[in-house]
Amino acid sequence: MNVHSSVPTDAGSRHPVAIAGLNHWFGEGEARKQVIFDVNMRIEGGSLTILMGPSGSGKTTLLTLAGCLRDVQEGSVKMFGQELYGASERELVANRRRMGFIFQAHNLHESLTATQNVMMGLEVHGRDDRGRYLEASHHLLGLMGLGDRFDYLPSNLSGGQKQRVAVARALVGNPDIVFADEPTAALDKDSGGRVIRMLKRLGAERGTTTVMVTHDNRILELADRVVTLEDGRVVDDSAH
Ligand SMILES: Nc1ncnc2c1ncn2[C@@H]1O[C@H](COP(=O)(O)OP(=O)(O)OP(=O)(O)O)[C@@H](O)[C@H]1O
Repeated sequence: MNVHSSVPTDAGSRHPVAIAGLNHWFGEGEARKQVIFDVNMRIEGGSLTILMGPSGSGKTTLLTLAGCLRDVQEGSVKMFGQELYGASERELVANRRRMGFIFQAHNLHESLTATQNVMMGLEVHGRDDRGRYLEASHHLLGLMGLGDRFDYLPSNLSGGQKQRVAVARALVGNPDIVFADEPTAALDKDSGGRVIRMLKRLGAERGTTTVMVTHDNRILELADRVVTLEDGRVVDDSAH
């Protein structure tokens, strides 16, 4: 069953992400396997939501479906009130501009400096304002404790520093929503705390919404909501 037409329109601002009746499969034929089962979830604007669960429970799959990085096969995912299934490329691009992504594999360009990597986070906005981009990139790197590393190449940065550059890149475009997959895995306690405090601050000051996959127990107490998945199903959903 598909539920696209039966889900009431969401204004999009109160719930930047609204998921209903979501199912997902991987593989073809005999190997076809369902990995997400009837997930329903509305994410409050400005909140920090954590997706938890054992390895293979479907956290990353759910995050990438919610973040428009994977095609919806069955069910409804609305981003800012816009149904992703059947959305035009133009609509998807407009939505992506409102999102920031932080992944465990930080995917920095090795030939670009820290500052240039962060500026890449602004290029998608398509405006040509290098001066402002540079200023914004330096500001974010400073907030991430990298004020003395602007011109370093990734090969001269530690794993934790690279991860913080990736966080700065995700946030520099002032996204409305941030999707993060294990953003603190490579970070020590101080750096991890800095990243989470930054996301919380953006939530409070700008209404930025964060959806994060993590195994990091230190973050749980900072979350507004913790959703636990097991075998592709939501087994616990608790507000903090
Ligand atoms: N591209 C893919 N092709 C086939 N199966 C996949 C693919 N990606 C994920 N899976 C399977 O889907 C299920 C859910 O995977 P997913 O990566 O979403 O889990 P996870 O909870 O994020 O795990 P982890 O904590 O280990 O990252 C697993 O059984 C996994 O093997």
